[in-house]
Amino acid sequence: MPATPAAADTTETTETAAGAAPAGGPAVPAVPADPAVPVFSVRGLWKVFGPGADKIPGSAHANLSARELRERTGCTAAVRDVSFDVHRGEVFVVMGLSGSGKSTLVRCLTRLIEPTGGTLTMDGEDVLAMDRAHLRDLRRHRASMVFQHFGLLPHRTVLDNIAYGLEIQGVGRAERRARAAAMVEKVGLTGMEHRRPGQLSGGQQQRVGLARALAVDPEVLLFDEPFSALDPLIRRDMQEEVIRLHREEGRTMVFITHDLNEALRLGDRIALMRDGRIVQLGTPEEIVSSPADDYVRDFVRDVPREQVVTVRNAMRSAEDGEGRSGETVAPDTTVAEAVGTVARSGAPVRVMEDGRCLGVVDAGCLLAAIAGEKAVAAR
Ligand SMILES: Nc1ncnc2c1ncn2[C@@H]1O[C@H](COP(=O)(O)OP(=O)(O)OP(=O)(O)O)[C@@H](O)[C@H]1O
Repeated sequence: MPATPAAADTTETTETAAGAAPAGGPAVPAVPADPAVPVFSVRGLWKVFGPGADKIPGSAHANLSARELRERTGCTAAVRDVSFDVHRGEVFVVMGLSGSGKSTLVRCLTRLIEPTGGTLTMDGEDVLAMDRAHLRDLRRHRASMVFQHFGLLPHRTVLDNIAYGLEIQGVGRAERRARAAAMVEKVGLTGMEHRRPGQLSGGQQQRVGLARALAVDPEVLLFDEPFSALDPLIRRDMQEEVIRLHREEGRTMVFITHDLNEALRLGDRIALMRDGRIVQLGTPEEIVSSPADDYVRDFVRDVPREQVVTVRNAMRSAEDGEGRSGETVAPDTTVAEAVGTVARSGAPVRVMEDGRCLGVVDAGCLLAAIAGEKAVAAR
């Protein structure tokens, strides 16, 4: 799907998440969000493109394959009956092959694309009931989008590009330049403030895009394949940057990618999409160690399991005093990380949580986990 939001759909607004509309609109509610309420809560969401789209959800056509639906109705169901929550502070990855519906789904979250059916809340507020002013406010202050093609303004300096979202919000010049300058440092662009985008590498341009999204201090950052145009080394750099920012700030992030390694590296949870549906939603470890079906199994076949599976899922029960002494590891230690400890200790290593021994791992357990076999029941 094109990376700029204006090209996709007649129902799509022309305003980007950074905000292309004139300043104004309602003030941001100052009430802090309740940590127990999901940032986004999505139930039975549909997006159908084509003639009579709104008649498809709930109809006899709803379960047709993509091809049959197109042939019989001329419609494409880009998102089909999707339900999930995005929890506060998590990195929620939407992954799937090209055309599986990732971009459409994420654009529905802020109604850059209008959903055809279902319900959608942000911080418990009904997004589908919001009027234009309220929606604009949501996109300017609460949910910033970072696109693959940066969307930078070519004649403005790095600093002014970063300050752009604040300008749209109506923030005064001195304050927005000060906030933009702080973001320059945060994303590692110090010394480049006065360059124009054309004088930057792709990775540096993406840092400007990231800084611009961060400058408005949104509650959630939405990334649409932001790094897919970057070469592998710079891409890795940018992934590290996102991980670092997330660690430092704990900001909620929704991240689209078609790259499994990127999804596994960044995601606290991953929603794996196929033909508009979520075929599995889980932690990287759940997806790799318990694929929901053959499609997912095929998807994760080449993943180095030892780097994803943790000892919590590789351990066995402690026997005959094994739980009382010896080396220890935490339950979220990966199998790869535990190999050294097990090799050094020459004895089963205890998996400890809050002073309690949950089980033990030895060489056999670790090898079984790498081979994809289930651990012997522990605890
Ligand atoms: N404006 C539109 N009109 C008709 N069909 C559309 C439109 N936008 C997207 N689609 C279709 O919806 C489906 C999902 O598209 P979408 O762009 O969401 O997938 P994606 O997983 O993000 O793909 P990619 O990784 O290639 O960007 C595709 O079949 C696409 O052709």
